[in-house]
Formats: sequence, C-alpha cells, structure tokens
Amino acid sequence: MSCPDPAADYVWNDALSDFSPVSLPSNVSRTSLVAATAKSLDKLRDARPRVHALTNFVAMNVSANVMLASGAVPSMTFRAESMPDFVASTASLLVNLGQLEPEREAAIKRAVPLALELNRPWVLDPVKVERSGMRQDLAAGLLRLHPAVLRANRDEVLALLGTTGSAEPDLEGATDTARLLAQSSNIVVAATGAVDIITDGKRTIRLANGSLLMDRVTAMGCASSALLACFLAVEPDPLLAAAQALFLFGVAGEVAAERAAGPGTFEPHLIDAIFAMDAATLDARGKLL
Ligand SMILES: Nc1ncnc2c1ncn2[C@@H]1O[C@H](COP(=O)(O)OP(=O)(O)O)[C@@H](O)[C@H]1O
Ligand SMILES: Cc1ncsc1CCOP(=O)(O)O
Ligand SMILES: [Mg+2]
Repeated sequence: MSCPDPAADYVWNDALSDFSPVSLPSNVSRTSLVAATAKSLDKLRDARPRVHALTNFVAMNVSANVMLASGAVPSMTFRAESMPDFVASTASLLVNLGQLEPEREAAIKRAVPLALELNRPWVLDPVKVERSGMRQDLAAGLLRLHPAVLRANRDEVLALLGTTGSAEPDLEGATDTARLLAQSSNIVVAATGAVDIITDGKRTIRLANGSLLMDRVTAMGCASSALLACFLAVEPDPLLAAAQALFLFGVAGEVAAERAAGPGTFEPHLIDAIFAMDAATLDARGKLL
C-alpha cells in the first residue's frame, strides 16, 4: 500500500518555482582525467562519504556494492518522512526513476527540494523516460530544478528533448544531441552508450572504454549513476565528477569483461575491479575520443 506524504506536494511545487542555474569553468586532457580520477578515488577511500541513493529494486544491490567498492557508504531508504534526516546528512544524492512506485516518487519529491536547500549535489537518472508520460512529466519537473548531472542513455536523452524516434546512430549526432540538452537545461549531461558523452554544452569529454557485456547485465546504467553520485561527493565540478565516475566504470568494465566467463560472472568482477582500481590501470586503458 502506498504511503502518501502530505508535505511532499507542497515542498515540490514550491521548489519548482525557485531554482538557480549553475555556472561552469573549462578544459580537460587525458592525463589530467587519469590523475583527477585517481585523486577522487583516494578521497572516497579516505573520507568514505555517505551517499543517499533513491533507486529501483532491480538496481539496489549492484548499485550499493558499486558504491561501497568506490569507498562511499550508501544509504537507500525511500520512506518520505526519513528524507529530512537522510538528506541532511548525505554528501550527495541519486534520484533514479526506474520502477517508480508511489512511495519512492513521494520520497523524491521530498528529497530534491531539501538537497537544493542544503546544497547537496544530485544526479538524475530518468530510467526509461521515453516509455511513460508520467515519467516524462516528473523528469521535466526535476530537470527544471537543475540536477548537477543528468545520466541517461541515448534514447532517454532524446525523449527529454521531446524528440521521438530512436537514438542517433553516429557519434557526432549523439554529441550534438547531448550538447543541446545540456544547453537547453543548463546542466551537465552524461549520455552513456558504447561511447560516453559528457558535456555541459561548452566542454565535452568522450570516453570509449567499457564492454558489450555491460549491455547484457541489468542495472549497469543505474549503477553508473550511483557511482556518479559518489564522485559528486568529492569533486565539486559536476562535468569532471561525471567524467571521472564514467571513466572508472568503463575501465573497470573492461577489466571485468576479460575476467568474466559471461554476464553471470561479470558483476562480481566489476565490483572487484572498481575496488582495486589504480592510476596505472586507468592510464594503461583509458580511451578518450
Ligand atoms: N556497447 C557498449 N560498449 C561499451 N560500454 C558500454 C556499451 N553499452 C553500455 N556501455 C556502458 O555501460 C554503462 C551503462 O550505460 P547504458 O547501457 O547506456 O545505460 P542504461 O543501462 O541506462 O541504458 C556505461 O558505463 C556505458 O559506457
Ligand atoms: C527498473 C528496471 N527495469 C528493468 S531493468 C531496470 C533497471 C534499470 O536498468 P538500467 O540501469 O540498465 O537502465
Ligand atoms: Mg538506465
């Protein structure tokens, strides 16, 4: 049975009428991305920040393990009344729209205005937004509140731009599309796929690591968004936080794919590879386009 939170709609509608855009600086090289990713991982492992993830049941377990492997400490309650306590003490927040049962929607509408008020960076993952008008409406409202980063696959990016049809087949088209959404929403967009495109509309970083197996194991996108929330806890520039998280995730995915016998054994190898990641491995494998 759902548990409506009477405060949620009031706080939510109030928040929608009051947002402030972010402003961003410039320039990233491969060498600096390797060094910055390793540095952020050191910070995560030392400080062990707590990161609150409002995510779906399919993704919870793998996301929590990916977060723990990075050094962060996950919390995942989606009880609306618990949001003030959990958001006040979190370093950053993940908002994932997968499954989206009423309890989690109420928690999201309570948590996001609190995160904005308390200056906690947050990530939006608009899971399968192209398939549901209800999810479209919620995602559009959330985008107006300026998440630090939107992490979405190419179909989701297109849906948020209001375009129908399937994702751009070519990289330049997909890059233009991601830039357009970043500019029109004034946020960082991390459009994942075989190549991850991370852009604030001016600066763009494209990462070509990862494995085909990541498309054959459930909730890899959700787990990448969870890892991104962890990096927002230690890296203040959202473009760099997104690039570092997806760089780590992609390189760890490649390492895992070499060790796994198939999708069934991929996930534990991925978690092991994140846990053991170092600057030398990032440097040896990192591919920027
Ligand atoms: N064909 C592929 N080759 C390499 N990496 C991939 C591939 N497909 C997805 N990935 C990686 O898997 C992760 C999840 O991305 P994606 O599949 O786009 O998300 P979602 O599960 O939300 O659709 C990202 O880190 C992405 O780089
Ligand atoms: C909610 C849900 N339903 C099917 S898969 C899934 C989890 C999301 O998966 P992904 O992160 O790969 O988009
Ligand atoms: Mg997804």
